[in-house]
Amino acid sequence: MKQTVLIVGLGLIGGSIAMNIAKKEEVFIIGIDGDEDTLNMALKQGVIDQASFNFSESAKEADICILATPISITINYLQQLQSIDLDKPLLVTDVSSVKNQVLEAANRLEHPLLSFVGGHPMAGSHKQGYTAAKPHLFENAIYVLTPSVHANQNEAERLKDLLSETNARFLTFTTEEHDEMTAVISHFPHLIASSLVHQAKEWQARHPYIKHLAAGGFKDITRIASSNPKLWQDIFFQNKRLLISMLEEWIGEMEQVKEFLTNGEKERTYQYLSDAKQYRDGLPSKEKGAIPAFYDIYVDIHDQPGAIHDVIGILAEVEISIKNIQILEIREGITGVLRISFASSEEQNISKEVLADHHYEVMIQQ
Ligand SMILES: NC(=O)c1ccc[n+]([C@@H]2O[C@H](COP(=O)([O-])OP(=O)(O)OC[C@H]3O[C@@H](n4cnc5c(N)ncnc54)[C@H](O)[C@@H]3O)[C@@H](O)[C@H]2O)c1
Ligand SMILES: O=C(O)C(=O)C[C@]1(C(=O)O)C=C[C@@H](O)C=C1
Repeated sequence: MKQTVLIVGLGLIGGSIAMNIAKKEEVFIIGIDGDEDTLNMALKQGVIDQASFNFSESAKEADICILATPISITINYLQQLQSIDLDKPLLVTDVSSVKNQVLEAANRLEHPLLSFVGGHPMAGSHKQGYTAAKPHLFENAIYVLTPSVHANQNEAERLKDLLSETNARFLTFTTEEHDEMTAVISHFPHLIASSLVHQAKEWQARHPYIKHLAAGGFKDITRIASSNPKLWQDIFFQNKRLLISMLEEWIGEMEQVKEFLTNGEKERTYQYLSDAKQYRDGLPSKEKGAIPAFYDIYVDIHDQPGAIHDVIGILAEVEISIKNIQILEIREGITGVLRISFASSEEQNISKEVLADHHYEVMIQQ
């Protein structure tokens, strides 16, 4: 039976989800977005079947509703649902990065026809909007579900089925578990990334060349500081309590590191770095959203004209599509490294083989 799915917010996440749901034949997608250009693009590309400007009316038509707006706006839509005069069951989900206030709002819903299962795909980007959306965004990523009091296993299964084309892997957690874990591996790191950028900016006045020296390390660790500040302001305040307590913990830890250096404690400094390396090296690398975000290969190249062109040409010959390419380090006369990202492990493996056949040294980092 054909299901009607309402997607509110067709930006990076909502747009990417819509592109996957649109692959299913038995689904009719209604899209709502505050930005008219976004709606027009999604409609023109056939990602949605109908554009709507009326949430209440569309919610009444829908069987499933996905709220993919900034968190405070998602809460607002949830509150509106209470007063809609539904005449058939509506399963609602969201994609918010922080769950506590969303679930509080969802648990307060008392409409007998409404059920809510929270959702959070653990993959994304520093980019925003529909133009950044892509269907493979969630491939192999963890997709967290946080059921409300108004949901049963059956509803979670319906949601997984609807999102099956994303190729994400679903895990269920309580709101508290979710918010604590994401504070540690997403929200707090974001805060630190922004602080590192501020520090570089402060030093810029003294060293005008600092910008040009920023190489792989600084760029890797601060990429997320380029994200949409409005979205992250929302995330920080939604998870404020945990962020404050983590900041206190971190300041304490930095005080300790400062003492190691002040007191010349080389062994403890080594141990600190070595423990971090061991844990970091043990992170699962095949999960997207974890690290790396794509399927990467590292190719040694020499600083000679046409080197990058040659590598790209070899991959083009076997019709491999490159998702991202980055020069990690290349200095005059010295070997540099090209990081090339693919959307699937199959493309990653083929690329490694085909470049090795052309005598390139290729590595897949575990
Ligand atoms: N960016 C990430 O990496 C990421 C990852 C996972 C989850 N999330 C969550 O996804 C949600 C959306 O984030 P995003 O990155 O897709 O942002 P985005 O800015 O790319 O998209 C948000 C969309 O919502 C639309 N919108 C804003 N206000 C609206 C309103 N009142 N009514 C209808 N549409 C409205 C915008 O026009 C935009 O198209 C957030 O709750 C965020 O926490 C983000
Ligand atoms: O890859 C990125 O740019 C992201 O910031 C994605 C990221 C994260 O890993 O922290 C950001 C927010 C989300 O809620 C989930 C994923």
